[in-house]
Amino acid sequence: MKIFTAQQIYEADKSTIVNQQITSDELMERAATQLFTWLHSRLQGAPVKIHLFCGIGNNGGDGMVLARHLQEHGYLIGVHVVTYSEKRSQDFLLNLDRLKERKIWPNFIGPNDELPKIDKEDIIVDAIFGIGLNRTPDDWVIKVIQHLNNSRAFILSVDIPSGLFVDKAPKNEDSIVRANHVLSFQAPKLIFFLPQTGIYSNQWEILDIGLDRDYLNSVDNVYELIGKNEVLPWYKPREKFSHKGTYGHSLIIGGSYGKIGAVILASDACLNTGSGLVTAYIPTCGYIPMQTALPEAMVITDTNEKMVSDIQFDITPTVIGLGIGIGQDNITTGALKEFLRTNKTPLVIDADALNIISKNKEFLKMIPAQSVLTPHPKELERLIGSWQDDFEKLDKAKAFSKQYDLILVIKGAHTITLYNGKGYINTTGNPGMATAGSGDVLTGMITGLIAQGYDSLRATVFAIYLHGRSGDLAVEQCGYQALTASEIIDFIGDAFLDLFNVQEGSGPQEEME
Ligand SMILES: NC(=O)C1=CN([C@@H]2O[C@H](COP(=O)(O)OP(=O)(O)OC[C@H]3O[C@@H](n4cnc5c(N)ncnc54)[C@H](OP(=O)(O)O)[C@@H]3O)[C@@H](O)[C@H]2O)[C@@H](O)CC1
Ligand SMILES: Nc1ncnc2c1ncn2[C@@H]1O[C@H](COP(=O)(O)OP(=O)(O)O)[C@@H](O)[C@H]1O
Ligand SMILES: [K+]
Repeated sequence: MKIFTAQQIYEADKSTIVNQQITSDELMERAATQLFTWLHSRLQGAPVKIHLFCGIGNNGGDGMVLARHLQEHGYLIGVHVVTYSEKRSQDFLLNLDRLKERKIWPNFIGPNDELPKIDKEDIIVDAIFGIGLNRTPDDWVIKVIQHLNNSRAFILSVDIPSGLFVDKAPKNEDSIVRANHVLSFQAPKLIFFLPQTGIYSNQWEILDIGLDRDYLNSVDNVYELIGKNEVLPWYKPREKFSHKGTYGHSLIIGGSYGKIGAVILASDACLNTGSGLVTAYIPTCGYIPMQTALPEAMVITDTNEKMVSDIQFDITPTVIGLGIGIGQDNITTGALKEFLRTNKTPLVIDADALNIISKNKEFLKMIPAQSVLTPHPKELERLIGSWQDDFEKLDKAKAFSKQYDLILVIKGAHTITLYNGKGYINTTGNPGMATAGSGDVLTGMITGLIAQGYDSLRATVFAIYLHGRSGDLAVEQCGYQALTASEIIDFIGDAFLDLFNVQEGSGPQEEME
């Protein structure tokens, strides 16, 4: 599902008005009627007090229309207009008049006015600012926003939580509404998925307001949301007359004394993702544990007992997963340099191999094009330097990926894969996956898909989806706290089967913690 910029949404608005021959006011009516239908179907006329806080732009206009429909259906409403500017939008004014025609008199709030009392049992509709916010609100408006946040009432935000910009980081976190639920028009917004701004939308949902399909399909978007609908067409079915050679040979290089488990996890995940053959390259101390824990994997041992010291093997792998549990000893750094100097096989690089590369940036030029790097946030910072905010992080990461022609994965609650100027945002996964070794599992899964002939970008985006889905299916059985990396591996098969289950997880329309 595409994610659009504010500019693209305004363009879609215009082309909808032209192509569907409707007025902007009719489009607002359509959007706000959807808000009403959503709320009405849940409240069923309940006698709860609904406070609508409206701005003076089109977001406020949506609030005005919603207020009218609620009143017509007998709801108990209070309409408050936050008059932060003299420049009221036409459709806001039109719908303000329509309210007045129905004898609903809004309460106009200015800089020195007392704020309405809100009980924690009430419902707040937040329609103060939408995607038109372009500067931090004035101090008195921030006080209004704080008043909403402090009320402990349920807050339903229209389009986005007021106070968030769509394409840059907020400057003052007190200026943002903390929404319990966001009803966003037509398409998800990037801010829902970034750690800094995503925290303001506890849950979000998309309302399809019928914006011009042709325009939306033609837009060249930077970010794409990845759900089942996006990955399913990539799935490669197994052929009847295939054999294990058809599905590639993965080599997993890593491990050090005390960290052999990481290689076991990655190799196991790689096998469970369908790699035809898996060989692990580890220091000698890992030989027995590896062969015992995972009889399906073959093992090549380094000459060094405790660490990888000289990477030599006589197999021809399809792809190499590199770095999990490998440590950062000088001997290992030397081995990595020597290996990278001659290696031509595509790589999936993780963990301490990334840290070694961060300390020796000249290694970057030796990595084959379109290899995959999977840093968690701290590893990313070592690789690309620090950032001011999430938007700068994305820009720096995109530039890095372009400079070295690498696929860069930013791991997190919504893992983002960057390549060729585009970003693919994952929708699966849960906080139970914040557990030791879950990243090792992901490395094994990406490696396993590349082995089977998926191109590196698809393999990465698909594996991240499946990894999260495995975690989601596992958590249903064991709960967040008891979820372990091994448990994620146990559910990889179910995640594949789930691709063909039309009942659940069919798309990223709704997100729930
Ligand atoms: N296609 C769609 O998806 C549809 C969208 N619709 C709705 O329209 C909403 C966007 O509406 P909008 O453009 O009027 O902007 P909105 O957010 O209401 O802000 C109002 C104005 O405030 C101003 N301003 C900005 N920052 C400020 C500040 N700090 N302090 C004071 N003033 C500030 C700024 O004007 P400026 O002063 O910069 O000229 C801005 O224009 C969208 O979120 C959705 O709810 C639907 O109705 C129909 C279909
Ligand atoms: N809150 C979360 N929600 C969803 N996924 C998460 C969350 N926290 C971590 N993960 C996922 O778990 C994995 C953690 O990777 P990493 O930090 O490298 O772990 P490790 O080094 O222990 O293997 C990543 O794939 C990440 O996206
Ligand atoms: K809003």
